[in-house]
Amino acid sequence: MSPEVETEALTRRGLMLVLSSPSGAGKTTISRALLKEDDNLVMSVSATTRPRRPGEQDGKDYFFVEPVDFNLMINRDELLEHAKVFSHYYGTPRGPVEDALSEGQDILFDIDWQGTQQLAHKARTDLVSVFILPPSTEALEKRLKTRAQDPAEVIDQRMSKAAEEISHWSEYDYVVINDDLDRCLAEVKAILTAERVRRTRRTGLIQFVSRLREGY
Ligand SMILES: Nc1ncnc2c1ncn2[C@@H]1O[C@H](COP(=O)(O)OP(=O)(O)OP(=O)(O)O)[C@@H](O)[C@H]1O
Ligand SMILES: Nc1nc2c(ncn2[C@@H]2O[C@H](COP(=O)(O)O)[C@@H](O)[C@H]2O)c(=O)[nH]1
Repeated sequence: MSPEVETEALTRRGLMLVLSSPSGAGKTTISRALLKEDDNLVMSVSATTRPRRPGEQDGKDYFFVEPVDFNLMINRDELLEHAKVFSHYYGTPRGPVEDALSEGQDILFDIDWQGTQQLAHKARTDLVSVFILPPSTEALEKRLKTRAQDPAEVIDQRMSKAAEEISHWSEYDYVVINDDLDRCLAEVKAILTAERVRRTRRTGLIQFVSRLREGY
């Protein structure tokens, strides 16, 4: 950083980067790649009542909870949004999101259209929503099968819900097609870079600009 640029000019509120897609289009893959390369991005770890997949870690991939505990979280207003997806409940714990935003840290969500609508209702100015489309129905099914983490009936259920999830594409700020993963990643990174310098998030600019003007 140039010593002439006061650090106050760089302060800003964090943003909520939401990725949604039909199951298997690549949200988890894209999220992992983004988090690996970006120190100012943290993942929102959801609570869910769905069973743990092989290799998934409690507290890292999800907080795996019983339905009774999920209901308690709702009743205590501990979830920023929640929804029933593919017969299970999923929700975003509120505390880590509020802390990240106020500390100027960006937070990444892998949530469905219902959750995105709730976030848009509660915090539109903090939200940047991206819908990920698969290149084709065949590619989507192949990805779900190749991932090999769900039984055949679960894959069928997810494929049968894909059209419904896709029908919400036009509610999103950006739409990216995950055909070539590197190109898709580059597009999501470009969105994040541009949204970080959006004027309305840059709380430090007011003082910086007024000091700059005093100098003329
Ligand atoms: N561009 C791509 N080309 C080929 N395969 C891909 C691509 N992106 C992701 N995949 C593969 O597709 C499978 C599904 O990806 P992933 O688990 O990231 O999807 P998801 O959207 O997070 O699914 P879910 O909503 O079910 O959690 C994985 O095996 C992943 O490696
Ligand atoms: N509304 C919310 N949707 C969520 C949340 N966490 C995950 N999800 C979505 O659920 C499906 C299935 O996920 P999977 O891990 O079982 O494959 C997928 O579309 C996720 O985006 C959440 O907290 N809220």
